[in-house]
Amino acid sequence: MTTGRVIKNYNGYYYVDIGAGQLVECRRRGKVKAKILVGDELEITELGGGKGVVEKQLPRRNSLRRPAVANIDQMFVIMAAQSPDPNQFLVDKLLMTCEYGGVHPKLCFNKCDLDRETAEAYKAFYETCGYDVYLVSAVTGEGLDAIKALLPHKMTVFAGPSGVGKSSLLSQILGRDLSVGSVSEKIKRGRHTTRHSEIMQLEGDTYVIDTPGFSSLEFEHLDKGEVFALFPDMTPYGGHCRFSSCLHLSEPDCPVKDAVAEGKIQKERYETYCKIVNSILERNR
Ligand SMILES: Nc1nc2c(ncn2[C@@H]2O[C@H](COP(=O)(O)OP(=O)(O)OP(=O)(O)O)[C@@H](O)[C@H]2O)c(=O)[nH]1
Ligand SMILES: [Zn+2]
Repeated sequence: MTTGRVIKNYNGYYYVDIGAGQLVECRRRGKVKAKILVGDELEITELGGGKGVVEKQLPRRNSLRRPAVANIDQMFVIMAAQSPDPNQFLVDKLLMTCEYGGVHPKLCFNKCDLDRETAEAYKAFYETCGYDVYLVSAVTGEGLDAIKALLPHKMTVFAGPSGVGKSSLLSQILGRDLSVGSVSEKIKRGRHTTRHSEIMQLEGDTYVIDTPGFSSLEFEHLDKGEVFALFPDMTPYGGHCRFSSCLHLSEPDCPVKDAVAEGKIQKERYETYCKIVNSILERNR
C-alpha cells in the first residue's frame, strides 16, 4: 500500500503525489464513498504504468468548502490596502470562514504602495487578535520575500475577494504569469472571474493553491452557539460564564463581556461576533 496526496481531481481521476516527483492517476474503488478533495491523503494500490486505485481516504486535519481543499498547511487571506478598500466586517467574516474549516489563516494586505497608513492600522489591529499580518505590494515588490520564505514544503492557499491583486501578487511570488490569457483574451471573454481553484506544484512537496473570488461563508446554517469558537482571540475568555449556555450578549456575570470592557478583547471584534449571533437569532425568531 502506498500513501500520497491528491493534487488534482479531474474527470473522475485523482492525481496522487506519492513523493519523489511521482504522480499516480487513480480511480476510486466503489467501496470508497467519501468525497475526495484536492489535498486529501489517500491510501492507494499502484497498478503499474503510473496508474492506481484509491483504497482509503485518510483522516483530514482540516477542510474548506470553497475552495474545496483539505489538509491545508497554511492560508493567506489577501486584502488590498485600497481599491477595493478593506472593511473590517468583511475581513472578520473571511477569517471566520477559515476558522470554521479548521484553518487559522494569515492576513496579507496588498497594494500597500497606495495606502500605507490603512495597511499599518489593519496590521496593528489584527496582530493584537493573534493573526500574522503581512504588508506587500505586487507593484513595488515590497514584502514578497517574507511570503516566499514561508512556502517551502507546505500546501498554501491564497484567497481573497476579487480585485485585491491576488493574480499580480502570485505571479510575482511564483515568478510565473498566472493571468488567464492575454489582455485581449480577457476583453473577448468580458471578464475572467470564472477560473477554478488551481493547485500548482512549485517543487517537491511545495504547493500553492490560487482561489478566485473567495467569498465569506454564509453563516445562516451555523448554530448560534457555534459562532464563538470562530474567534480565537475571544475563546480564552469563554467557559467561565454564569450560564453554560451564555452567548455573551446581555447575560450577567460574563467574563467575555468583562474582557471587552477591559480592552483584552477588541471591541470591534466583539461587535462582529454580536452582529453574526444576532442575525442568527433573528432568523430563528
Ligand atoms: N497599485 C497597485 N496596484 C496593484 C497591485 N497589485 C495589483 N494591482 C492592480 O490591481 C488590479 C487587480 O489586480 P489582479 O491581480 O487582476 O487582481 P485579482 O485579485 O487577481 O482579481 P481577480 O482576478 O478578479 O480575482 C490590477 O489593475 C492590478 O494592476 C499593487 O500592489 N499595487
Ligand atoms: Zn458569557
